[in-house]
Amino acid sequence: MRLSRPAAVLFDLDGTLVDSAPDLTTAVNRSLADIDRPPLTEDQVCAWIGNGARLLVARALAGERDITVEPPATDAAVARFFVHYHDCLCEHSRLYPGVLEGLDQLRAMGLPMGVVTNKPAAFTTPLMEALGIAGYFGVAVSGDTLGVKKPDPAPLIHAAERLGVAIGDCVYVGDSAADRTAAEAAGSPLVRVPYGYPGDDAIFADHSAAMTLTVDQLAAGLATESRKMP
Ligand SMILES: O=C(O)COP(=O)(O)O
Repeated sequence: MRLSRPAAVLFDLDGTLVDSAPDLTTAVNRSLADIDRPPLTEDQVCAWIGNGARLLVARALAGERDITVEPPATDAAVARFFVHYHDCLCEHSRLYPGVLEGLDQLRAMGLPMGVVTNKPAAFTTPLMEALGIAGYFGVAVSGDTLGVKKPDPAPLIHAAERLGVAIGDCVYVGDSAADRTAAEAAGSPLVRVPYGYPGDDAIFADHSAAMTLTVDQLAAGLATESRKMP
C-alpha cells in the first residue's frame, strides 16, 4: 500500500489514540470485587478490549476471550462497570506517543478527521475531552451510536457520510481484528499502529494487508506525499 492523501482520516480510540487499559482494568476489577471475584491483571484485560464494554465485562466474568454464551451475571456486572468506569475514566489513560503531534499535522494539512470506536458513547467524548483531543474530530461514532459495532463496517461508513466523504477515500487507523475486518468490509485502507490491544487473534499475520505506522509517522508520510503532488 502506498501513502496518498485521503479524503479523511478515521481513527479507532482505545489502543490507537489512547492507552486506556489501566482505567479499564480498574473499572473491570471494581466490578468483579462487587461480586467477590478476584482481580484480573492488566495484560488479561488488554487481551479482551476492542469489542465494546459488554463483551469486555462478559469476557472478564468468563475468564476467557471466546465465549459463546454470556455468563448470567453479565447484565448486573455491565451496570456496575458503567458506574466504576465513569469514576476512573481518565485517571491513568494517556495519549500514545506521537498522537498529538500527528493530529496537529493532519489538521494543519486540512484533513477532516473522525473517531470510530466500540466504546460506549457515554465515555467516548468525555475521555477525548479529558485528554484534549475532542476538538480535532468532525465526528465520533461509538459502539452504541448505531445498532451495530465493528467488525461491522456500518460505523465506518456512517462516519465517512457524516464527514461528507466516501469511505473508500478514507484511511482507517486501528490496532485490532475488529478494526481490520471493519475496514476491509467498508473498503477503506487500514493503517495499523505498532502498539495497542490486538487481542489474541493472529490478525496481522498477513503483514502486507496493512501499513504499520504511528500517528505522527502517518502524518509525516502524508505531508511528504502531498508536497510531491504537482
Ligand atoms: O471495546 C472498546 O470498548 C474499545 O474499543 P475501540 O478499540 O474500538 O476504541
